[in-house]
Amino acid sequence: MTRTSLLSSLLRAQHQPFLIIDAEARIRFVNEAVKRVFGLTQADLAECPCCRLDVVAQSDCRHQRFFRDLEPYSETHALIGPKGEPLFVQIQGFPVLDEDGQVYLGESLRLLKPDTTTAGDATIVGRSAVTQTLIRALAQSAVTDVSVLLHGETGSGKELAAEYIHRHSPRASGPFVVVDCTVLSEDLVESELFGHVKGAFTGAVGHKTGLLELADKGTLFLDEIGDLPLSQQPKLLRALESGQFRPVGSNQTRHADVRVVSATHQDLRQLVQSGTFRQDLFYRLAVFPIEIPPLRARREDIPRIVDHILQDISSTAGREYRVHKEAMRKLLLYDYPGNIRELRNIIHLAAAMTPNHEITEDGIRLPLAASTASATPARACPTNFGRRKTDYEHAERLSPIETAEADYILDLLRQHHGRRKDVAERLSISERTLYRKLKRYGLNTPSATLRNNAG
Ligand SMILES: Nc1ncnc2c1ncn2[C@@H]1O[C@H](COP(=O)(O)OP(=O)(O)OP(=O)(O)O)[C@@H](O)[C@H]1O
Repeated sequence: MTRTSLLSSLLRAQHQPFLIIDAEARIRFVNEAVKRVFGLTQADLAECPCCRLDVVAQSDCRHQRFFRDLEPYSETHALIGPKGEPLFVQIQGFPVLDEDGQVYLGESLRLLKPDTTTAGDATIVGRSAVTQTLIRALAQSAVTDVSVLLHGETGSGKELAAEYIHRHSPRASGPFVVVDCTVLSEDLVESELFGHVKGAFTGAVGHKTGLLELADKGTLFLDEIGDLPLSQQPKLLRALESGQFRPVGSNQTRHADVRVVSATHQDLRQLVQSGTFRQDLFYRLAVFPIEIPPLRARREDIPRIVDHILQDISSTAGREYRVHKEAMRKLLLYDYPGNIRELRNIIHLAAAMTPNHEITEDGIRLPLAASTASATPARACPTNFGRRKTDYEHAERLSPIETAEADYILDLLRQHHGRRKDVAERLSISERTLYRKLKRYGLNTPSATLRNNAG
């Protein structure tokens, strides 16, 4: 029997995911179960550095340690699942010999709990590279217990991301408590966060447990943290630093063990500079900052998200909806200042209006101002159409869809630092076609791109 066939038969005998790693700490062979659980094949992993699957890079690599002392081990680790989510696994490592007596490391991986990617409502739809990077960052943050600060435009999925972190964290069985800081006036902050005792102030007719205490052993999600009144920020900071607080009107100190995830659409650093947000609180909250990209930066995800939304609608309505090709094209070209929430609203409206089961181009109603300049989108108005970036050459001759396409191309040019080949690839068109479009939209000179960038 050759060395490969001996190791292969060992792999085949394993029902759990099983890897064979060589003394250079590179993955040499994997069995079928690795594909089932991690979505990766032998070809994906061949010669990969051993810790490729680990969520958090190990400072002391268990594989290298094994080849130093050849001691079998049994450890729990978080590895990255097929959608970038963390999977908690029990790993057993032990020596495996081939025909020539060469030592390899055999690793058997046992899942500790089922794949929870879609646990609760925290399903992040999308497979674009941008979304994969986002999911990976969320998964990495989930397995640590540090404070996460999510930054992104309105409707881009900050709350969903916070819930995703919670559901994939070791605190998943604890509560996920959402605090909307936009509705916390100065008077309310303390009693909402820390609670109050009966008679603490006029109207305090009974005892009230604060949100911090309700989130004990779970996650406290502070939404729109930039809106927390400055005067109340030191109190929150103190409570987060010490885990201790006092309900209003009480002289008893209480304790809560919470993990904090906060979110904002504002630039908190700028708020710190302008003196409306405390620097110490900022550093306490932003240990693990994560940017949630706007939908227009991950347009490839739109068809899948539309599908997901339609599945929801179809199961409630009890009838199947379809989106016509031209309608999808229209959806792909729009800019979505209100992001995924806005896309959701557009699809819901289209489904409600369609006389049959097919959503047509006409059924996709975009805001009237879709091709004109307006203000930056406001949080409270997710369906308003935001600022157009561009005043294209011959703009008066362009239809709204062409303007949207020009916007999209301009975005891609920015993302790819002006590399037309890459942009053409992203659009699945030839460079020649791209060149024609650039010419038509007046984007074919560096100065035009610069002018539009400034817009
Ligand atoms: N990747 C995604 N896949 C599927 N649905 C999504 C995705 N991202 C967001 N959504 C949905 O879009 C809607 C808006 O998301 P969410 O409330 O998380 O945004 P937000 O950034 O917290 O908004 P706001 O800034 O207004 O608080 C929700 O219905 C959410 O479930």
